[in-house]
Amino acid sequence: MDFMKPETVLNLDNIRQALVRMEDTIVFGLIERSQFYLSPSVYEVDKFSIPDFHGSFLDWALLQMEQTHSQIRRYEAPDETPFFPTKLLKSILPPINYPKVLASYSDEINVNDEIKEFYINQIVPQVSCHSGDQQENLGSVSTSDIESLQAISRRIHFGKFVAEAKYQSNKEMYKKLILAKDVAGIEASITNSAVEQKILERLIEKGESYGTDPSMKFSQNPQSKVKPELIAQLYKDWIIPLTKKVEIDYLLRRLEDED
Ligand SMILES: O=C(O)C(=O)C[C@]1(C(=O)O)C=C[C@@H](O)C=C1
Repeated sequence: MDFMKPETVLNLDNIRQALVRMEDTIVFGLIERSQFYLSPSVYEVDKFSIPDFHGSFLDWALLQMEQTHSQIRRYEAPDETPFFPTKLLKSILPPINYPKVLASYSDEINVNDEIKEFYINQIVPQVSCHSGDQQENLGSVSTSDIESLQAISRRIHFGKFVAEAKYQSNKEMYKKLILAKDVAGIEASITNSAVEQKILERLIEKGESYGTDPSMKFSQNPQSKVKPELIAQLYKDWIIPLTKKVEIDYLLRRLEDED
């Protein structure tokens, strides 16, 4: 996919290939996070006293990262969605004029608060290797969390491209569903159970091979660091449903924009 070439961005096969590649980043990210303790101190509000800041250490670290990355144009890219959209800084580099692919309101479709919530409350407790804190690793935990959160956010918000591609391929049907505010109908139209099933099966395979020391590949006792079934379950319960939510939220507003 090339964001300067809209025809490549709205091709559903290309979009799905990009989603498959993102699985690798997410699976590796979770395996990386699994070696660290749960580290509740990272998520506890005002655990550390940080001047002029109210929130968790993770929020503070993520905000610093987003402010720096906004200055190098990260959030101008249509496939990047910030966790703190109101606190970004002006880019030092000159703006890039990306061709318009998504609807004008697409930046307002942002489920990052929900992503952070399920990541902290569902994913971390299930993947981390040990309860409690390990003081010397709190910084590493936060960088690992930021990498996973950004990868998961990018994957879920890619639903905007999926939705736009589907809308373009069947405008008449979507216009009717949108005008009727038929959320169930929109959900049924964007759902492809065979694709979802394939994703879950592939994640089990990826979890098995990426979590295994390659030198132990043929041993009887592969040392998988995150249970592959758990990664598939997280996709089934959270990542795919939130991707669909992004698609539905995007489509429900699609007639605000002229074609
Ligand atoms: O590939 C699609 O068509 C999508 O809409 C993406 C996705 C997913 O999250 O991976 C979501 C809904 C579909 O049921 C299948 C897959």
